[in-house]
Amino acid sequence: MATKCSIPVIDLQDLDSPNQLSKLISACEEWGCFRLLNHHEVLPSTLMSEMKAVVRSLFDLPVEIKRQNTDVITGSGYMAPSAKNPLYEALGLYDMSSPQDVDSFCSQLDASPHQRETIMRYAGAVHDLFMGIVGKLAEGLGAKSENIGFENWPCQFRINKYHFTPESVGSPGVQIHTDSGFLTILQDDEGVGGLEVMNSSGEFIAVDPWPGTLLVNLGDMATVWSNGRFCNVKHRVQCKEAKIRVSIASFLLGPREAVEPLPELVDDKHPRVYVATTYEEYRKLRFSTKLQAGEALALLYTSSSDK
Ligand SMILES: O=C(O)CCC(=O)C(=O)O
Ligand SMILES: [Fe+2]
Repeated sequence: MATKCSIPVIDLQDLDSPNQLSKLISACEEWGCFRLLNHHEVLPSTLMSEMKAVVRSLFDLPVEIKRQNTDVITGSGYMAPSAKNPLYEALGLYDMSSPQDVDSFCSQLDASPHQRETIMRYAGAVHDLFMGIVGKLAEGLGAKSENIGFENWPCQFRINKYHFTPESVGSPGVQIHTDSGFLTILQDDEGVGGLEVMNSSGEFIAVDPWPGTLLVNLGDMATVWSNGRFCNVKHRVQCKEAKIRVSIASFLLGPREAVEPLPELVDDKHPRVYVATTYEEYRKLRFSTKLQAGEALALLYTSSSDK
């Protein structure tokens, strides 16, 4: 049973104030997630609703069409409901910051001009939002963001549909995991809950729907980059009610080259915790070890790290 208590709330428009910026950093350290409000200058709520309507219509396509959405990297394309995960279905693409990738995703699904245009606009807006948030994370940690090159990091995109039924109430829609990348922007369902995040005491906290806002999660790469300061939030989706649930997840994965702890965060008091890795190597490590809830990070400890 998830405990009732709220996750931190961050106001994007107020992030120029030192108070809100330190609230952002605390949210990342203590929770590894937060609700984001007032992002409408970058990602308006009209675009969010239009995109949700497009996403619902993509899931209504015949299965032969959905199967054309093939993987670019493992798990990036269509995932039909399976024996292991009978309630869950997903479509996606590897890099929404690449217009060619977005274009081929749309072509695979025979998208109409309206669908294509909405997906393109959404991809652009989410990318801009990522850049705004990571810039603030770097600033809040005292890092020089201009040297980091976030704008070239690939952004995976996945839309999720949960076929919840009366029989499935109480069973998992998605098992406990952390996101392997750096940052996730989740447009959750407007009315159907089920997402739960783990707090620092190891309790699951229900993330109730809050239409017109977004949920931001930090993943394993953010923990490496922050030298262990940022929490990679563990989360899962549980079936709470017999209704279809639809969410849109965008993942800023990490640099194409090596990711390693920010030099600004390593000193005598804070020895370096992780060796350098690339996101691709780390993703393979998670797959091969089947460690999906952040445990694979322990395989990146430096020899001197006793964490
Ligand atoms: O559907 C959700 O609310 C969460 C999905 C999720 O955790 C993921 O796609 O990694
Ligand atoms: Fe996730």
